[in-house]
Amino acid sequence: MNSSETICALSTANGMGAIAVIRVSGEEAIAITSSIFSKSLIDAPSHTAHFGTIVNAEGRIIDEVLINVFQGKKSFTGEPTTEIACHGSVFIQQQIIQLLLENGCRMANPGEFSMRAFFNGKMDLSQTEAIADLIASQSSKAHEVAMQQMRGGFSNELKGLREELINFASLVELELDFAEEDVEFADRSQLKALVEKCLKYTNKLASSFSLGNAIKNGFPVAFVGRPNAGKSTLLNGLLQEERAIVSDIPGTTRDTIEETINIEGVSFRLIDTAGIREASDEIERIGIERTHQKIEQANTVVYLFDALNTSVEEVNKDIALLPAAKHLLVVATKNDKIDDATREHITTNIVKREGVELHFIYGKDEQDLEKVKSAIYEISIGDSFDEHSTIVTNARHYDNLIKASSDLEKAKEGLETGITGDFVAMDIRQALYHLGQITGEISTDDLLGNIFANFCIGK
Ligand SMILES: Nc1nc2c(c(=O)[nH]1)N(C=O)[C@@H](CNc1ccc(C(=O)N[C@@H](CCC(=O)O)C(=O)O)cc1)CN2
Ligand SMILES: Nc1nc2c(ncn2[C@@H]2O[C@H](COP(=O)(O)OP(=O)(O)OP(=O)(O)O)[C@@H](O)[C@H]2O)c(=O)[nH]1
Ligand SMILES: [K+]
Ligand SMILES: [Mg+2]
Repeated sequence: MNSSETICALSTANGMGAIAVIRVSGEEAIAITSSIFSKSLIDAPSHTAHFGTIVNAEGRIIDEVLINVFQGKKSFTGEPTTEIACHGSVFIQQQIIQLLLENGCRMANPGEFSMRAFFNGKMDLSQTEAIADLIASQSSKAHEVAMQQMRGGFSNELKGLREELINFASLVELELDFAEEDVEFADRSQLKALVEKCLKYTNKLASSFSLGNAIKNGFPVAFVGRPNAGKSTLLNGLLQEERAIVSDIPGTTRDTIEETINIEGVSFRLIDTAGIREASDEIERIGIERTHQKIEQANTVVYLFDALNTSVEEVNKDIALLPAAKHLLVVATKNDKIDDATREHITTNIVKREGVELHFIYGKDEQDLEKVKSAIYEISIGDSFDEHSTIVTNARHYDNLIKASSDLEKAKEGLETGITGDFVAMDIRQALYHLGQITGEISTDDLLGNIFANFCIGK
């Protein structure tokens, strides 16, 4: 990357739209933009908008535009920037970009504007990554978590901890220079308390990742059960659309069907599966195998059974076979077909797992569907938002947190067993390295290349 070059790119979506924005950033941004504009912007105050025309080399007016000017370091990228808002024609966009290129710009790489913001100290790495999450966010919660991270979220806290750790590591290292004199600059009990505080923090952050990851990508919820249990009926009811084929023929659903719904601002990926039984043909066998895979991948399993035609023994047998680690919801369908005695019999004889709820539903009843929605939300998320004020959604951050935790654990052990300072210092330096990778105090070209390559052009 060469940050002395002035870059340009279309920052709005490709294709149609009433207005398009072309962004120009770099030392020459304002001069280059002025050279294709009907007015000079060189002395324009920062954060002002200017109306005029873009004219090509032959003097042809390409468009009437509005240009925003950002002077000095006062911009998103931390460089002189202009934003040309033109009409959304692809031809106009191409002409303007062409003119910018002819006058000294080059095309920006994906994420290069954000990369410059990072290098110019406008944001740290985790904040920059949050922008990509923000752009991709499709639910209220995903938006909230990305926004919190973009606005500093845990990077400020991490920075504070890093500074404290750096101070201590330096003191311990200083002792090494005075090895013969046997001095202790770093108070060991204070150091241990600090390491424990950091450890608690990194562990807490790391433990929020399963929630964070699901918020970002949607909670996978698998609907499973015997054929004709009413899985597809429930899926359709929740989606309010005839998405899956429903019939009284057992084995109707052969492949898995996946659709997203939003419950209380959180995305859930509902997965309807093939009913589990002894397969009668090869295709059904493959479908059932897929059901098992989906159960593995799911966060929450909704086990459905036909309350009229399934015995409690069969139900208990099925439930016992479901993986214990999953959140589980048990749903008895065809509640419209059973009497109080049957309901009573099922309720008392079902072997419930701890915390597992049983709901009776008629798959087409509005209220029952609302009940199932709330239950899915509760069982998948409950009050985990309250437990985690800061939520990690990024696998790269999670990875580094786990590594930092393990380094800190070693440092703690070392302090407890009175190991020599150089080892303790080494473990702390390792932890610092991993924490620094999250915020980008420590970064390599490879790492940055990977992160920014996933951005869209113009961002
Ligand atoms: N037109 C436009 N809209 C946009 C952006 C943009 O770059 N351009 N953004 C891009 O993502 C987001 C807003 N983010 C921005 C962040 C900083 C600055 C900026 O000018 N910062 C200066 C001045 C700050 C101030 O006055 O307080 C600075 O940091 O010095 C502008 C936009 C969303 N909307
Ligand atoms: N009365 C009543 N019928 C239901 C209810 N839920 C489902 N059905 C009926 O039960 C039959 C099977 O429903 P499906 O939704 O296809 O069942 P499934 O579990 O998806 O079945 P497979 O895909 O074959 O495994 C259909 O005829 C539905 O109309 C319910 O709550 N009450
Ligand atoms: K069916
Ligand atoms: Mg089905």
